[in-house]
Amino acid sequence: MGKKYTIGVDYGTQSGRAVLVDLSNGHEIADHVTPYPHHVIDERLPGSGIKLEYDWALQHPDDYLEVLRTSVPAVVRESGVNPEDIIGIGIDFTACTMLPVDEAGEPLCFQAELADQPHSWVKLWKHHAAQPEADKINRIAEERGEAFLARYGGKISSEWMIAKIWQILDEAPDIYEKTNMFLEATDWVISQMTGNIVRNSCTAGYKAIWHKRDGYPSKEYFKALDPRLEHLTDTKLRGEVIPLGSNAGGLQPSMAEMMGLKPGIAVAAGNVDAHAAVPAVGVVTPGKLVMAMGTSICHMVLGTEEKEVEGMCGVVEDGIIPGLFGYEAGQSAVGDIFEWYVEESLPAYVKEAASKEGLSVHQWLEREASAYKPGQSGLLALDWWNGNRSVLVDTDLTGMILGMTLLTKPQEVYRALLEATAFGTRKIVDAFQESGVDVDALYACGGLPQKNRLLMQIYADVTKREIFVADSKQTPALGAAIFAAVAAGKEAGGYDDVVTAAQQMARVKEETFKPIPENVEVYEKLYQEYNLLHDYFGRGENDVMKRLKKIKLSTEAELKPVR
Ligand SMILES: Nc1ncnc2c1ncn2[C@@H]1O[C@H](COP(=O)(O)OP(=O)(O)O)[C@@H](O)[C@H]1O
Ligand SMILES: O=C(CO)[C@@H](O)[C@@H](O)COP(=O)(O)O
Repeated sequence: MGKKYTIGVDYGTQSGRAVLVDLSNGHEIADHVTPYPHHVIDERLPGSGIKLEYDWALQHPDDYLEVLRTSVPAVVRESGVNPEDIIGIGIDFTACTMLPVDEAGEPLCFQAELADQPHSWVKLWKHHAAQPEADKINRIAEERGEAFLARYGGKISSEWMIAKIWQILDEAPDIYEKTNMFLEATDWVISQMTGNIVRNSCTAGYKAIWHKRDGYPSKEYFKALDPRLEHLTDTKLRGEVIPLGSNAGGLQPSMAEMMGLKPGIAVAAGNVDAHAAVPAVGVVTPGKLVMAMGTSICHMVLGTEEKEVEGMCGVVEDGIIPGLFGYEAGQSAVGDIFEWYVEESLPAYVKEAASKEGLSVHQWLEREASAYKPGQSGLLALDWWNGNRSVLVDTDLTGMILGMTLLTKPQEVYRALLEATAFGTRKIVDAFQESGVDVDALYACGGLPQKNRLLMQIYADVTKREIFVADSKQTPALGAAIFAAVAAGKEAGGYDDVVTAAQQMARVKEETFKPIPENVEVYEKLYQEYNLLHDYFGRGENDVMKRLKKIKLSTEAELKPVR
């Protein structure tokens, strides 16, 4: 059998990327990025121009198909590989990114008469407007002593499936009624490729409170939330849940023609971006925490037992690598905070200086900030620009910078923001370690490790652990290609299991980031201060952030009153 290939498609927050991968060694032969034509929809609906409320974030489902129409043919063309030798395709997605579909499996927002209704669109993972529903989900689960809560660090996030569905029911009962099924976007795209609607065990487990042995929470629990939700899991959340690496069905001829692929090739079950990255950096055993570092960070680590970890996003058996418990935690904004600073808060002279030197603003700030020692700026920040996902699980928390003076420089603020995100990661590492889930080393992938060396050194110093960096430009997409190779199977030229596939196809760079002892010492002191602020503002001692948000919402006349 000659060389065989698979395609992995990574659906990020702002764009989708396809890679064509050689199965013998994991080399990415070609890659192509398609920015989403409609971007993140957080102000007005496309077409109708309807204004969205605060904390909303939507996407356009056709943007996902555009990635298949554009990026897949592009990688086939660019690689020169014969489509006969491409034996499978896999995807990974942001999550929980979900949408309501009709009987034909079509998004409700595609129906002209529903297109002006915000709730008919795709809710992106960072849609945070379902916090009131999430609060009730948690309160009622606690009151009833629901065992599932412990598997989600004690709290279900407003980013996840049930809160988003309940928000639709609360605010647009007609859309809820018209919905045949609520799907993760990753499962919807797979259904478009195969003609079958199946749910993948990863998003079902992490985002929709599904358990391999117990299934979904009981009908009584859903009834206690809202009587109209009693039969949700048998109706609008129904459908077979299939394990990662399964073949979700053969590629339909019309889709094969659109993408320039062979009809009938294996289409792997959908997956989550961060989770797909784990085997793609070669992590298939416990003790190695993988950080998918981009606009946000997802932290994944494997274990042999189910442990309770405060504020983790979830622990799911087989949720990342079959045979192991996959743990996930996360920070909802990391690169997004740096982008906010660069776009919204930087003096013009920095932009001019950077452009004079032919550097990006980030590069200029990184160089200038590198000249400082840990602690030298006198600044300390809380990294909650997009709420706190772990360990506090509270999207109503906000960001903060402490220690500013008239002499504070932009590069000092930039460095303080990098450090704040590192402290957030340290908090997560500590939470795992203290609960008996070992974290011996860190593995980094995503856009940030390639872009900012200072950031990576700070993470090593703050977490006191060596960091290995993915040697792949598109790690989640490589992961999706690995799962596609498993879905295709050995007989077709792929692999029988994820561990073998990862051993052949994954790699990290030789150079690593190691903690520098003198930096570690100062950062340990700063981290203790961060911890004090974290608990003071985040654990209820001073709810000023929440009060400010309430005042803000109540003053915005065109918004509904706070629920
Ligand atoms: N040199 C840099 N240093 C730090 N952050 C950067 C730099 N360049 C870009 N970013 C941030 O990286 C983020 C994009 O990360 P990336 O991994 O490419 O995307 P995504 O999260 O969508 O997969 C943006 O939020 C941007 O602000
Ligand atoms: O929440 C998850 C995974 O559980 C991510 O999809 C979400 O944070 C988005 O990740 P990106 O920042 O787009 O890489």
